[in-house]
Amino acid sequence: MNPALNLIDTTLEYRDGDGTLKALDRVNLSVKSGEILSLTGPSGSGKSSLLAVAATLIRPTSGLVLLDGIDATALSAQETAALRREHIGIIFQQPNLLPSLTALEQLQIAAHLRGESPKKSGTRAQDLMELVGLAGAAGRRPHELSGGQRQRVNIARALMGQPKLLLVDEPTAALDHERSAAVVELLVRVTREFNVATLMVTHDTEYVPLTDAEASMRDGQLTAPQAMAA
Ligand SMILES: Nc1ncnc2c1ncn2[C@@H]1O[C@H](COP(=O)(O)OP(=O)(O)OP(=O)(O)O)[C@@H](O)[C@H]1O
Repeated sequence: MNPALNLIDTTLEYRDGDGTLKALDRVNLSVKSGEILSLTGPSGSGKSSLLAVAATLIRPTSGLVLLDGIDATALSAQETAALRREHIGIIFQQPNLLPSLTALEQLQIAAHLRGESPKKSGTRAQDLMELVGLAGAAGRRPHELSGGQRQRVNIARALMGQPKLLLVDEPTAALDHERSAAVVELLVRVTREFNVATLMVTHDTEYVPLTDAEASMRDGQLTAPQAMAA
């Protein structure tokens, strides 16, 4: 079976004055369904660039970006957007929830934008709220939720699209210790339950042992993932 995400010799160059800067330097990485991988590394090492390329938001200068075996770099912009919609859930550091909508509605609008009928998406939205431990808070608006709860809504919303790949950018950056651990534990759980492949950028090395493996970036180069000791 093809890995959900497979980067092959992926290089991303930015213009830097008269020269170029390699934000990604022949990166090779695969993430399989049901696996959660931590991506660590110092500031400026290329983590966000890797997520953006994996999300098909930026096209690499060279190399391949395979999603379930489909090479996104060979597709048109329209085809790429469709592939992204089908395959990828993105969880940013800041949940970016709509202030006037309840937690449940944040999920329903995500489904609506994908063209799903409210009837079909309603049950799934409710199930997801329960899964992330927010069944009792489904009617609350973002300002009535804690930071940890907002991040849970963010995770549930990303799952509404039934993605095969979850790309997560610093999910614990704005949270205290207890809530951070709970959010990473939730990501591990949804990775298993939904058999999704998860790639999580984090600077909190404390939570890395909760995940399956760690790959580290430095100057655009990626180390081979090291499995966590059981
Ligand atoms: N749009 C851009 N144009 C030019 N250079 C860029 C651009 N985006 C990123 N870079 C450069 O590419 C390199 C990698 O940046 P990137 O943001 O991917 O690193 P990072 O590891 O995510 O850093 P941080 O942890 O601070 O977010 C850095 O040297 C950065 O300055």
